[in-house]
Order: sequence, then C-alpha cells, then structure tokens
Amino acid sequence: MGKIKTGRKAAGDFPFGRMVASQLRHPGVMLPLLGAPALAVYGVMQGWTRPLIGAGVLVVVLAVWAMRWRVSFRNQVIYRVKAWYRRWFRYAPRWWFWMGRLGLSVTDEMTGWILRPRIVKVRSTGCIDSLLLDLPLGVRVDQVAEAVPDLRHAAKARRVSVRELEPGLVWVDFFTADPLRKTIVPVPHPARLNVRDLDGLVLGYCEDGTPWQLKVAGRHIFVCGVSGAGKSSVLWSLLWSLGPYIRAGLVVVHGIDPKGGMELEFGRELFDRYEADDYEAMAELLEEDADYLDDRTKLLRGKARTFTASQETPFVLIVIDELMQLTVLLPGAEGRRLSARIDVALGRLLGKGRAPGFSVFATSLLVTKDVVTWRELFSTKIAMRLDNEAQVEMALGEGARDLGAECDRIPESLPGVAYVLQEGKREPVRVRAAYMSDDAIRDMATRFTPHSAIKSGRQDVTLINPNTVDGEVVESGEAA
Ligand SMILES: Nc1ncnc2c1ncn2[C@@H]1O[C@H](COP(=O)(O)OP(=O)(O)OP(=O)(O)O)[C@@H](O)[C@H]1O
Repeated sequence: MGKIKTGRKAAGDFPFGRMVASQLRHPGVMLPLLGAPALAVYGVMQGWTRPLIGAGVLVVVLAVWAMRWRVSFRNQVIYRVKAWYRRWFRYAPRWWFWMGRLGLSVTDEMTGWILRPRIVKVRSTGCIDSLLLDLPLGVRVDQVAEAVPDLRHAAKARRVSVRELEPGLVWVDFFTADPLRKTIVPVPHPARLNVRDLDGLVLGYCEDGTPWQLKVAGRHIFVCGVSGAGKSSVLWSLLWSLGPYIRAGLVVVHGIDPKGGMELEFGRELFDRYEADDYEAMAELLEEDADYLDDRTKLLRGKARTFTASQETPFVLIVIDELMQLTVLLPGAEGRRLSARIDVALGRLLGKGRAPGFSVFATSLLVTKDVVTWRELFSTKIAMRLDNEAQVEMALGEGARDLGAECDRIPESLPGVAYVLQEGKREPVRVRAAYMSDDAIRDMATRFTPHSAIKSGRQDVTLINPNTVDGEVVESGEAA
C-alpha cells in the first residue's frame, strides 16, 4: 500500500494517524490545544486570580470592539474563529478521505507516496467557506472543477465553485447558506455624490454577502432572462442608484419601451427622452443619440481621454426594455426596414459609446444572434433565469456554465437572481438585484425628476440647475 505524503514522513500508512499527525504539526491547532491545559496547570499551581483577570480584560476588549466596530469585529474575530473551527473540525478530518474517493490523487512512482490536494488556508464568512488548495503535480484544476458535484454532495453545500488563484493553487468555495433568499430592498444612496461612483453603483448583493457593484460608466450592459426572471428589477435598481445623479443633471436617461410603456412608464419622469408607442420614433431616437455621440466625441477630442460626467457633458444612459421587440418582432417590410435602421444605430452606439460617456442598457428574453446582433459589443452581461445551458453559454460566453453560471437552475421562486461576469474575474458571480414595487418606482421618479430642463438634442446642452454643483461632488442632500 502506498504512503500518503503530507510534507514529512510521519505516522505510517493509516490515514487517521496521518491526519492527526498533520493537525498536531499546525500551530493553529497546537496553540489552543496546549494553551488550555497550560493555563489550567498554571491556575492550579499559582492561583486563578491572574488568569481570571486576563480573561476578564480579554472579554471587555472584545465586547467593546464588538459594540463599537461591529463590521471589523465580525471580519477579524468571528469569521477567523469560524474559519479555524471549520478548517480543523469540519474539512481537515475528512479531506484526505474525500480526495481519495474523488480520484484527486496521484502516486509518485519513485517513492510510492500518494499525493493529494492539500488545504493551505481556509476563509469563512457568514455564508461561504473558501479552501485554498495546493495541487500536487498531476492533479489539474479542471479535475477539481469536475469533482464539484461530488464535493457539493460530500460537504452538503448548497453550491460549490472552483477558481484558480495561480498555477497549482485553487480556491474551492463551499456556499453553505444563501443570503440571496430574501428580497433585497434598494440600497441607500451614499452621503455624498461623486461621479467616480458611476464605476461601481450598488444594485443589490452578491452571494458572498458583499454589495453587488455594477460599473456603468464606460460599459454597455445586456440583461437576459426568461419572462418573470426579474430583468426589470435590475433596471430599476440601476435607475435607483443613478437617481441623485439624474436629479443633479450629471446623468440623463433615454428610455425606449417597445412593449408600449408597460415597464418604463412607471418612472416616466426620470427619462429625458422617452418613446413607448412609435417604432419609427424609437429608431429616430437611437439615430439621434448616435449623432449626438459623434458630436460629443468631436467636442471631447484632444481634451480628455477618459470621460468625466458633468452638467455640461452628462453621462447618457440609453435604456431599451426588450430589445427583441425591436430587432426581430417588428411586422412587415416596414418593420424589417426599421429593424435594420435600429441595428445600425445600435452598432454605432455600442462600437463607440464608451469613451464619450454613452452607455446602452438593454434587456431581452432571448440571446440568440438574430435578436442581439451586437452581442459581443455589450461589455457587461447579466444572465438571469434561462431555459437551458445553451442559452447560458450564449449569454455569458463559452465555458461560463462549467465555471458555475447555473442560470438554468435558478428557481422561479428567486426572481432578481442573476449571474454576472465581473471585471478581472473568469468565474461568474451570483447576485440578486434589489426589488422596487410599482409605488416605490413612482415615488423614486418623483423624487429624482431632473432639476433641469436639459435637452440632450445634440451638443447644445443647456442646464438650468438650482443646485450648485462643482462639477464632481454634490451633497446628496442638495442633489436628492
Ligand atoms: N429582485 C427581485 N426580488 C424579488 N422579487 C422580484 C425581483 N424582481 C422581480 N421580482 C418579482 O418577480 C416578478 C417578475 O419580475 P419582472 O417583471 O421584473 O420580470 P421580467 O424578467 O422583467 O419579466 P418580463 O420579461 O415578462 O417583463 C415581479 O412582479 C416581482 O414580483
């Protein structure tokens, strides 16, 4: 029988002995194990006064920390203790056994040692245990990824995902609880507005409990999902986050609702330009926006390479709720002619829109190429509940489903849940948008109706704004 290598030859071939030996060599286990008896011996021999005073001081310090700095206490104490406990009492005792069972081991021909992925570090939050694994030569990342369903089964986790940190090192995330089960209310606006925050507007929460931040400046955003998936909650959460900027004239929104205003009408006042009935007018709006974009590009040429929204040159968001209606469902020859015009205008906007401060936000039930001709030009894709794996791959790109984007498994009971690819990360992140009722949307539209009568007809933007805005920073109290 081969031996199991854990760094040093130690307790023979029996895995249990190996496990115990491996744990005893780690200070994370040894210190508490030896510390408690040492303290007891000290107490018996020297008296309990000092240990009790020490314990009392520790308790007071921790209590003050917990009350005064809750988040820091949670991150630095609770999550660390939890990670320690989960590592040594949940994962470490079973890890060698699991790896062996799942075939994630290799035998070294020379020594006969059995090599298995080793736990290097464990991090825990309220809902995730993340294990950093050191893979021995011969065990590949994709083998670990293939073992995900079995790992999920073994750990009784809700979901498991694998992400590569660097060659030979992978994080395996065990999702133990789901913070996205509850409906999320819109996240409060920051105390001060800063146009740089357009790089990270909070729309809801991620699966790890952190805020879901969507970069809107410099991005074109495409949201797809079956009917009832909650696409409109992404749209309204975005407009909620943009509300103070819209009010202050730093952002203007143009809305196109080919479903006859069924969706966007609730927030009508937020839109600087709005079309809900006339398809010809919708095509014209997009064409005018594309012309406006060209003018803006000329205006900014040579002045700034990165766009900063101001009242003179506000950030323009073009919202299209249900792209499919415009690209494939317009009837007759006239409809096809309009669709072609819309496609060209969209191509112009998507191809050039980033630098001069234009973004397109479009939703669609389907993601096929005929529906979204310019799919690749949408830089941020948000995939909600979808019918099948093929749709997931079309929405988020090849391999996204294997990397964990299980859009086809999002239950109907969780509208607003989506998978999104975030910048710099290969693995999709599961998120949920905040939900706004019809009344809340109406209320928001009244609250954030733009101060000004900005008319975005080409570059002659004039602004009548009672607020004093220094170009970048506006007090939200004033803006809102
Ligand atoms: N983020 C959310 N949180 C909780 N419930 C939500 C959320 N989003 C949507 N819902 C619920 O799901 C229902 C359907 O959502 P919504 O209308 O946004 O879906 P949709 O994808 O836009 O559908 P359609 O394409 O048919 O317009 C809503 O009426 C609401 O009750």
